[in-house]
Amino acid sequence: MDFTSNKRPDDMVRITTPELADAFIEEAVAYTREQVGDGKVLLALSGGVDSSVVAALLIKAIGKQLVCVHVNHGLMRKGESEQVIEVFQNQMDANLIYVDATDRFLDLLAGQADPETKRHIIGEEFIKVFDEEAAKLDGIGFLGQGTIYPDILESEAGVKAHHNVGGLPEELNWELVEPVKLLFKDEVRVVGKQLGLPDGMVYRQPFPGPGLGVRCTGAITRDRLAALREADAIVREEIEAAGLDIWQYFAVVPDMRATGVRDGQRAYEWPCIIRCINTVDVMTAEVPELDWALLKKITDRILGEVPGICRVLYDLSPKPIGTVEFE
Ligand SMILES: Nc1ncnc2c1ncn2[C@@H]1O[C@H](COP(=O)(O)OP(=O)(O)OP(=O)(O)O)[C@@H](O)[C@H]1O
Repeated sequence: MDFTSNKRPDDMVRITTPELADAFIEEAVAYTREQVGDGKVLLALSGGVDSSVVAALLIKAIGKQLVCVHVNHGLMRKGESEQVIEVFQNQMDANLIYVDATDRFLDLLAGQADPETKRHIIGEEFIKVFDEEAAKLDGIGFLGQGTIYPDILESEAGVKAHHNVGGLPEELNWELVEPVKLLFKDEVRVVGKQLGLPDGMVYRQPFPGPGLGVRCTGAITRDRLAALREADAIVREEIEAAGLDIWQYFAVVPDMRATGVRDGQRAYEWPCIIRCINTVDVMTAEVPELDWALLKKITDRILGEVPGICRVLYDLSPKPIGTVEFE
């Protein structure tokens, strides 16, 4: 395989089996060792499939010459940053810099209700935090990236900018290390599994860059964000326990209140919206017909376990007109 090319050879065999994944891993490890020599690679590690697989591959290839930076912006799902630490620091013994930037992000976002402004603040602050961490390090010559083949196809088609973490590479002139850039997502998952990553990471459903920020609609408050994180964990847990194959399933806690009665007292709390969609091409999406007993179980758990939520709703809107995310 030619790791320097941005064009997937027409005759490249799709990686669908552990054997094919092993063969790819062996080639990628050999190429990366040659490319990096005794240099150091920096990688922004979100815990998503792409950057996690690149991290695991680079750990195998160059061990402690890789420095991973994980930024907890306070908008991660329940247990996600903890899993990054557990898998990469504890199990794989990686060089991991964990930055808890929760207060920085949530302070900046306080009172910001406009969705575009929120996205912008999160994106800009992420680059700032990553820049600051990079500036503290000596001798970095390479930037690892979880670019995959659809990113290359989309950037060539002008659909979106090339997959990267911001203005860093151009400024610093680092050479890119993109070992999975010719692979499709399903292949990246097979490789990740073969590298020993847990299923929860390898088969993780797509999660937006701004994290829970776009599901805690309007101006984010810490209490509503905490309620969203708990409710979202319950939705995921129950749908996974039911063994359903759904593309995306999550909770949204909008910036509004409704009345309820809790322990004989009037409660004025948030509703929680369950959002589930199935899609083939992400351009259109359908809402699966969830079993009533399952919806009731999720509802009972959220109402019983999550402080601040007094109603549970199921979003029936297909895309179009409704988008997958609320903001
Ligand atoms: N919280 C974070 N901490 C560290 N790096 C991050 C974080 N969020 C995003 N990144 C970096 O930015 C890249 C692009 O993020 P994006 O949210 O678009 O995810 P993606 O394209 O699905 O990739 P991944 O599967 O790795 O999350 C990630 O691959 C990762 O390198």
